Amino acid sequence: MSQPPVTKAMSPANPVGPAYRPGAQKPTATVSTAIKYDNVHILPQSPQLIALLTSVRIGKILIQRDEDTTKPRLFYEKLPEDIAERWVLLLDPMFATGGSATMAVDVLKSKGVPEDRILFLNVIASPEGITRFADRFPGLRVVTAFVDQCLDDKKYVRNGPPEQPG
Ligand SMILES: O=P(O)(O)OC[C@H]1O[C@H](OP(=O)(O)OP(=O)(O)O)[C@H](O)[C@@H]1O
Ligand SMILES: O=c1cc[nH]c(=O)[nH]1
Repeated sequence: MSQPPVTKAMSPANPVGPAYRPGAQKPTATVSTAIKYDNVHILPQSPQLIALLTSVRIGKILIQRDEDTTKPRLFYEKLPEDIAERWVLLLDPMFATGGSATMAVDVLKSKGVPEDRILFLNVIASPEGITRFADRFPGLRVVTAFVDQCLDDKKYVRNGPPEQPG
């Protein structure tokens, strides 16, 4: 399979996408329930596309960041048996210290997934997390929507979603 069209986010000095400016931008999305068919592009239903979509497998890794130490703890993982032969999209909306994502990538690598076949898809990243990740996994690509200014005093991304109870 050829390389997917993604860009490397390798350094906080050269982030991909707009840097987050508090007060100036908020990461919002609007999803309309009223579909205007004129604007919908239906992909051709080629056998190749259907085969691609139905071949996707979902794996799970449960990692929780300890709120006091900020260190991640691995609780559970269940991954496709043939994961070493696949491209992996690693999904987590928040990328703060990078500890949780690093642990997840270590799990994937321990299953034989090469670094350059992992794409980490993320919503808000900290410069600290990106730097740490890029040093440790130079072959791995990160695709993010926002690069925050810096971590706060709890080592949280500053503009993350409000904390949920529970
Ligand atoms: O880059 P890090 O410093 O490791 O922090 C980022 C992690 O923290 C958040 O999860 P958290 O463990 O807080 O779980 P929860 O919010 O789903 O309870 C987030 O979803 C990441 O997994
Ligand atoms: O930035 C972070 C990291 C962990 N948990 C959060 O709620 N925010």
